Amino acid sequence: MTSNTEHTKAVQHEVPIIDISPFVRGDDIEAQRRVSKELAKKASANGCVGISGHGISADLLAEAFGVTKKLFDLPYTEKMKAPHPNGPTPHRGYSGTGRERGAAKTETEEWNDVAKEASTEITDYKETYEIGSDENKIQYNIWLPDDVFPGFRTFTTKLYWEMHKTAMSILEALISSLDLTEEEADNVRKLHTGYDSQLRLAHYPPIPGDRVTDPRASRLGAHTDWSSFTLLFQDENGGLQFLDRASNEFIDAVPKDGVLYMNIADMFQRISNGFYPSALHRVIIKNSTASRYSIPYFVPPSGDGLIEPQPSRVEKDGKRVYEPVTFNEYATRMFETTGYAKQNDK
Ligand SMILES: O=C(O)CCC(=O)C(=O)O
Ligand SMILES: [Fe+2]
Repeated sequence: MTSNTEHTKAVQHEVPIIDISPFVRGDDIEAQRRVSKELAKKASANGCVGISGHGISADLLAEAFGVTKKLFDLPYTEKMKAPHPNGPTPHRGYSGTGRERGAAKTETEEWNDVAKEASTEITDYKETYEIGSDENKIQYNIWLPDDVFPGFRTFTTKLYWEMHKTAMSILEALISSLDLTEEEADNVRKLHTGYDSQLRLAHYPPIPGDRVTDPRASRLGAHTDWSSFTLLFQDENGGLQFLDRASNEFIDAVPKDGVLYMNIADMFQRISNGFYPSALHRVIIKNSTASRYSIPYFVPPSGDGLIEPQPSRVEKDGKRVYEPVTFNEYATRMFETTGYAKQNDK
């Protein structure tokens, strides 16, 4: 297998869907092998795949979207009782619309002119609430006082750890798909303990009339995620799109019952020596009068762990595509690029 930068890939017109249940159940080794082969084939094209059989129940998901809506329905002054700080750390708590510009990072990358054009001057329009594990003392949680939203902390903590379980099943499938040695597989597992992940509740409000006609208006500009990989649930409004690298066109991640979308992010691109590309994605406006909600779960490696192409992959590819880096170094660089504006809007 050659590195990602060298293979020619067939055009994908839609995001492929894979049933991951053999890894969630952890029983049938033959079925797991089949799934990991399918994953290698389908997700190596664009770094994205829809996943069914992920183990998150429909009831839990319905409650998660109910809680998300209730959170963002609170008055701004109440949400601001858990404000995200005016700096990158901890990346936790509530951020009002207009604070983050994911696409700012894309504009600095040279590799893809179409993506660059798609992201230039795009302004995001969303509000978010970030949640981590209470064990993480650097990225410590910023909770709303319990009387502002009784039960919010308990529920979102449960959701965080349920999504972690799914994330670990997906990590096993990714590890298996790369054919790593046992030692490499263990190293990659140890980088993902669960304490560093980030659950995001996101609300994309209806777009005000004067913005709808602005060609630069978007819900979220094109970007890649920084972590290892991301799981994402979205509501029925849709709008999430991934770049198909063969055609240079964005394809819809169509909302489907029982399907989450998984995308490879910058760290796993490096770990896999580019076999899995970090997926370029964005959220376009499908229905400007509707609120859109989504729930991404970012799975970064531990901040000081060494992120490097795994030696067996380098050997197969005949060259090492990426230099070693720690996630902390990388994230610092990224925050310098995207900036983090002060809270000043509603
Ligand atoms: O809301 C979505 O569908 C995408 C969110 C996303 O890409 C992000 O938060 O990084
Ligand atoms: Fe993203």
